[in-house]
Amino acid sequence: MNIAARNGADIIDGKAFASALRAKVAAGVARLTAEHGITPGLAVVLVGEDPASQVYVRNKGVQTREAGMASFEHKLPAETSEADLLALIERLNADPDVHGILVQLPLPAHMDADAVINAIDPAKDVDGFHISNAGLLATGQKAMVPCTPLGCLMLLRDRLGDLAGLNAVVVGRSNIVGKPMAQLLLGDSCTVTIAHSRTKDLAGLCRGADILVAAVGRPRMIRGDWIRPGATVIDVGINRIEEDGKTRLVGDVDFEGAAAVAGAITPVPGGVGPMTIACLLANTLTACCRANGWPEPDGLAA
Ligand SMILES: Nc1nc2c(c(=O)[nH]1)N[C@@H](CN(C=O)c1ccc(C(=O)N[C@@H](CCC(=O)O)C(=O)O)cc1)CN2
Ligand SMILES: [Mg+2]
Repeated sequence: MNIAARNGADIIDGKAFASALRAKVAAGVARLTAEHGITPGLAVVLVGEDPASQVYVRNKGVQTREAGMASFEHKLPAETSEADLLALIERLNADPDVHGILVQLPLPAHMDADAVINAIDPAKDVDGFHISNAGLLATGQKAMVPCTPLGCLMLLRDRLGDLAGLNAVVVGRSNIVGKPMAQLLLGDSCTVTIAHSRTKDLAGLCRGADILVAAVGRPRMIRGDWIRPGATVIDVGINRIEEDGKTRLVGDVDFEGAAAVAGAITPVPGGVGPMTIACLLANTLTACCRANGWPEPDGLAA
């Protein structure tokens, strides 16, 4: 890896990578349909009317259909009871046309998100959030892997090749990004540190990172002078801020400052974000292949 200081990082084009991944998924789906007469199906459940979630769910439906898969959308009112949601999940678990199930997060506050996620059949858990999949990933076994960290791993492997021995710092400890990201990097033989809001000398820790993954949900928290020259920076943050009278989307990394020091960096938007839905489609195809005992197309799973 190039660790010399340089002017201007390479920009990692997640949008283009995601588009190529979706094309690979579509080719795999076409082959399954031709060879076995099966169409993989993805059920997406949205509870309530969170505007961002509505956009993500709509995009999931569009991209699922574009890949040649069946999309089943279930939109429930915000006041739906947890019992009714669990009953829907039971039906989807039993439906042979549904190979993947996803409950869009966040859920309304009256619901126990862990109980809901753990009601999904782990083999259909294309978000990889079920405790069985978290445990399989943590023990190095074949799992359904959460989409955002899987997308980050794909971008890192594409950029850096073999990750073995690199120092990786993951800033953020959520169950859906930080923890699985750290497990995936460990699986690729990185030396991994998980940092968070209580970490002492966060800046100093980040300065030791060959790979820095920012997933804290705080706009531009990671400054340019926290970046090791030549490092690869993966920005998972999607923060809407008001600036100069406009709403802007910014990451957890100060892009301008970091791009002057890093070797490569993902932009926001157009970096990690598009990989999330592309990896969801990849996971749905993977789930369909595993459910039927068919070989999985290369390059879709971790
Ligand atoms: N059940 C789940 N809920 C949520 C997940 C998830 O993986 N599973 N992740 C996020 C939301 N999300 C998908 O659900 C998601 C977020 C962002 C993007 C994306 O393409 N972002 C674009 C910018 C889009 C914009 O303008 O807002 C980008 O970064 O370029 C896709 C999917 C939380 N919930
Ligand atoms: Mg809750």
